[in-house]
Amino acid sequence: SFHSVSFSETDHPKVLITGGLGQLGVGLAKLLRKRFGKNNVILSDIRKPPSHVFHSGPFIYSDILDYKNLREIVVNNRITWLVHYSALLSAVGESNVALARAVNITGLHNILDIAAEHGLRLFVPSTIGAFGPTSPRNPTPDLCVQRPRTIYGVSKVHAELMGEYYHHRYGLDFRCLRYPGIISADSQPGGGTTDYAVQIFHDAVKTGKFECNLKPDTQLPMMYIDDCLRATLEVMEAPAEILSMRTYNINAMSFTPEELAQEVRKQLPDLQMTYEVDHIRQAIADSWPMNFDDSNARNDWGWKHDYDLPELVQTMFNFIGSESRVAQAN
Ligand SMILES: NC(=O)c1ccc[n+]([C@@H]2O[C@H](COP(=O)([O-])OP(=O)(O)OC[C@H]3O[C@@H](n4cnc5c(N)ncnc54)[C@H](O)[C@@H]3O)[C@@H](O)[C@H]2O)c1
Ligand SMILES: C[C@@H](O)[C@H](N)C(=O)O
Repeated sequence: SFHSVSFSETDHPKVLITGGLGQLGVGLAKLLRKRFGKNNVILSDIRKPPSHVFHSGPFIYSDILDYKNLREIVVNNRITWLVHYSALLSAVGESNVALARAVNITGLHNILDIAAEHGLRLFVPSTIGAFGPTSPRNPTPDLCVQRPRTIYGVSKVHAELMGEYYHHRYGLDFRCLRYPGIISADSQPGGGTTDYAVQIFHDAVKTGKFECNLKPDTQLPMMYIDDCLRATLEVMEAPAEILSMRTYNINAMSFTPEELAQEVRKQLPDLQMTYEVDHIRQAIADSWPMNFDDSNARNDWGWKHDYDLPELVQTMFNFIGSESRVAQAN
């Protein structure tokens, strides 16, 4: 029913997306622009946008470590919703802990203060990585032990707790979803443990081979990007009174590299899969949920995923296949 709400010109939110040039931001901007109008959604990042992104709607430079710059953007553009996507993901975070701590923790403090100061609705994604080896892994509920062993996970637990604290203490309209590993065809992941589940499609189409950096039986929760972005819009539009919590697990499917390869072979029977385990990524994956319990999201605000494994694989092949046909024709 959220989809049927229509906004008049004046009550459209004015949205700022930080870290918008990563795997998820461009797709989210597209979805939100369709809903709220092109000029009501501003993408920002510290990187230079590719020309198709630059020409598809407003883009500005924003470093979340620069508080004054953030405040100027929020004030000058009369921002009402902030989607905070900037982060260093799990694997890159482990290779640069100081930067991950600055971006994921100090940056988040700037975002919380700006959002509280200007009465913004704030979305911050968390992750399956906010759980650790002492959490129940199969399934992992919303409320349980959270002792992650990565700087990424620690920073995301911190974000969940700080957002909820600002909500209770200052009335900040903080909303948070714990995303599974997200799979997308037209954007590249930014250095996470679940990246293999995107790379397999590109390598399979290009070379017929894939070398996986996780063990064949490593089971992790995953989701197709369209489901993830729709969930984000839905929780942002949900009336506050139906949210019994401010941080929810969301899920779609769980699979292992071996199970993904089997599904891929239905499209490409000759796929050759080999394993060269990356011990850092494997240790991270072994400490994460295998299945995610998202019953609170389903009960409270009607979360429902559209893509299971077969639809995901079919959709990825349709997209990547059509891209490679266009590339060959050129
Ligand atoms: N992709 C996933 O599978 C996944 C799963 C769970 C949660 N999430 C969360 O969703 C969010 C978006 O993820 P993503 O996959 O698009 O990440 P990504 O790594 O692809 O992109 C992150 C972006 O943040 C930007 N950034 C880095 N430092 C910055 C700074 N100082 N100021 C402003 N921007 C800066 C980077 O340039 C990059 O474009 C992240 O918070 C991530 O933790 C993602
Ligand atoms: C799971 C998620 O947070 C991200 N894709 C990572 O692997 O780090």
